[in-house]
Amino acid sequence: MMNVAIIGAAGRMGTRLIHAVCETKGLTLSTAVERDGHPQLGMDAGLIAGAGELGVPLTSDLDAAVAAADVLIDFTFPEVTLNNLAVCARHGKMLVSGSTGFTPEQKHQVEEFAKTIPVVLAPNMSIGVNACFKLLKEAARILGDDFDVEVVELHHNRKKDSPSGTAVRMGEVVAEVLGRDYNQVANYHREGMCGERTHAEIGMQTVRGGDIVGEHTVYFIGMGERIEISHRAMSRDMFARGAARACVWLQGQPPGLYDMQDVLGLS
Ligand SMILES: NC(=O)C1=CN([C@@H]2O[C@H](COP(=O)(O)OP(=O)(O)OC[C@H]3O[C@@H](n4cnc5c(N)ncnc54)[C@H](OP(=O)(O)O)[C@@H]3O)[C@@H](O)[C@H]2O)C=CC1
Ligand SMILES: O=C(O)C1=N[C@H](C(=O)O)C[C@H](O)C1
Repeated sequence: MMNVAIIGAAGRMGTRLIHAVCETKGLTLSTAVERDGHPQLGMDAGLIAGAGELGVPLTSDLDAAVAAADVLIDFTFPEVTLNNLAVCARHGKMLVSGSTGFTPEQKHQVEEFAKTIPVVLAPNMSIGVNACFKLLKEAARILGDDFDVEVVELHHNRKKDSPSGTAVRMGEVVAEVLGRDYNQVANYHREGMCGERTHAEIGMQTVRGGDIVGEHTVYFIGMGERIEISHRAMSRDMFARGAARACVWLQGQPPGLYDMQDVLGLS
């Protein structure tokens, strides 16, 4: 049995992760962590998540949580994830993170930690989105440079990063196949007399509102026709199940930085 600590356990993903860990054979919830001063500290994590009483009180003692766990699941924010990685590295524990919004420098720091412990970091843990990454590669390969590429993502009004980590990865996947540097060709902003679209650019558009879980569409737009590859998340449960699956997969893996493509055998 693997002991799992969930960080950000009272959050939108944290509560769904509690259900997923409890439902996954081979995993047991050892600790549920929130930040210092969180109003629900001390309350039972199972009751917070609507999963029934689990006898696991919400705590802010990260060090004790890591010491008691085999693996951490972290769906928080880059700064919090980097701190969690530092504590995991000190204790020699594994980490699964779905956090998004990392800067290039922060990604580099993640890579450094992953030289000493096994880490899964993926902007999207659903099987559907990971299948879409493969479909996008194939579409870009077939369509080549003749089609303009635009990525549009929609999320709830509480999301802090933009564009979503998934949208960025979709842009990166297509850019790589087309032999372009995503950081050079991503266009996040069109306003006023901004000029005609360049041939190489990949437009990155963001919509925020209400309770949209997460929707992504990549448009390949040609002369007289267009292809749209879309994914719509209808709940957060498949992200959470993906993270639980990643924990099981990590068992016995050597230190390294892994992705959901590795977990699902798609890499
Ligand atoms: N990879 C994937 O498949 C998916 C990734 N995500 C990503 O997961 C992340 C979280 O999203 P979401 O659940 O919607 O966000 P939430 O804000 O609902 O959850 C984050 C939780 O982390 C808590 N937190 C903040 N600081 C700390 C800390 N220092 N220690 C412990 N807990 C802390 C927050 O508490 P408080 O609110 O009090 O600050 C909150 O409860 C985002 O980066 C999002 O993009 C989301 C869905 C799927
Ligand atoms: O913040 C969210 O909610 C989500 N974030 C992830 C991302 O940024 O790609 C994945 C999912 O779409 C939900």
